[in-house]
Amino acid sequence: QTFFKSILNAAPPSPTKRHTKISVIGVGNVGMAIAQTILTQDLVDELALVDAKSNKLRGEMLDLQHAAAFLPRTKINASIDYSVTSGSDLCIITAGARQNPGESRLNLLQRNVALFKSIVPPLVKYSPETTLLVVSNPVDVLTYVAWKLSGFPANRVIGSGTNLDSSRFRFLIADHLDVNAQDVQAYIVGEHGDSSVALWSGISVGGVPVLSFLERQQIALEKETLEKIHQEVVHSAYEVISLKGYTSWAIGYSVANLARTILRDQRRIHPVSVLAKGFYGIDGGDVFLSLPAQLGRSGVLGVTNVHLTDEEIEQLRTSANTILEVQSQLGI
Ligand SMILES: NC(=O)c1ccc[n+]([C@@H]2O[C@H](COP(=O)([O-])OP(=O)(O)OC[C@H]3O[C@@H](n4cnc5c(N)ncnc54)[C@H](O)[C@@H]3O)[C@@H](O)[C@H]2O)c1
Ligand SMILES: O=C1N[C@](c2ccsc2)(c2cccc(Nc3ccc(F)cc3)n2)CC(O)=C1Sc1ccccc1Cl
Repeated sequence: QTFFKSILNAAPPSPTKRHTKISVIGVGNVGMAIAQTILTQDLVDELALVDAKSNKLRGEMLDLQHAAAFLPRTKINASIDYSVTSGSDLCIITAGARQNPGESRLNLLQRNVALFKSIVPPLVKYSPETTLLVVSNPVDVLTYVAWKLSGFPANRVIGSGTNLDSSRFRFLIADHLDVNAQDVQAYIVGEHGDSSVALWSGISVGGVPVLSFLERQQIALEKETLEKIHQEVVHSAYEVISLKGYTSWAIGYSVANLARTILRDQRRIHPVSVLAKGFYGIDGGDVFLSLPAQLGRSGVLGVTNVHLTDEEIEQLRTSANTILEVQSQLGI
């Protein structure tokens, strides 16, 4: 006798419900925070995990599976064999070597490029129609590396870029103004990390440009206050690292938010790392930088032509030239 009497002639599953699948490569602090958020938010039918450490991989898979009683039903697989990623709609790459004490960023980059040469080709082999979402650092250069190694059109290779920078920026502005961060629209663009560019003109609260909002609320928020908030975005990254040794929750939620927009074809605009050649006079070569981009099931649907001041454009071009110089030494 089966455990329960099956319903004879049960209707087949709805043909219109398309099976969705995400693969996460790298099950470290970042990869597992992303995986956990994807499960909690019921974003996919299937989640595949890949890492180089098989014991850690199996341990993380089992630990997630044991939460099944509290989560929407999602098939969770894990393997060091990339065939487990077959048919992925989205492949999120968080695999990366840790920066050794005193190691130069270029040396770290060269180690991560070597990793990508072993990661990207099998992902492409098993999911030729997937979109690649790169999180590993240095994220703008590694997104370029993933694009070159994949042979994909640029719309299907995205870097998380300044998505985390912008979410920290929104939190800090919201905290300063005592409003909900979901009602704060604010973009940081350009190079992820220390050299990012905050777009002051684009900051709005509930659709009201921040400057006029402040006049109505009689809150003084001069330019230097905004600059201090941008500096705090950078400082807070170092503070979190000094306090807990890594970052996970904010990057986990911000990348899962990108996955939701892509998988559900939301056509929302996010600050992410895209092929920026041709925008704002960036024409020295193929370089990925963050710009507000519309995302959907096919990846990047378009890049907004947001107004930038001459100073902001100059900062983008400087970042582009720095990145192009680093890329020229990679031999890719
Ligand atoms: N873009 C951003 O905003 C942002 C924010 C935070 C962290 N990061 C970056 O994300 C990356 C991961 O950070 P983390 O804290 O999770 O690091 P971590 O060391 O905890 O995890 C990295 C994982 O990658 C795995 N790995 C290494 N080589 C591999 C390979 N060849 N194939 C598959 N997996 C492999 C390791 O086994 C490890 O589990 C780092 O590069 C970090 O700088 C980026
Ligand atoms: O929140 C972080 N944590 C990291 C981190 C996570 C685990 S170990 C280090 C971080 C924190 C601080 C600095 C820093 N620098 C860095 C630059 C290039 C690399 F290739 C690797 C690391 N990285 C990785 C990272 O990119 C972030 S966001 C971040 C970093 C610096 C400035 C502004 C922001 Cl919004």
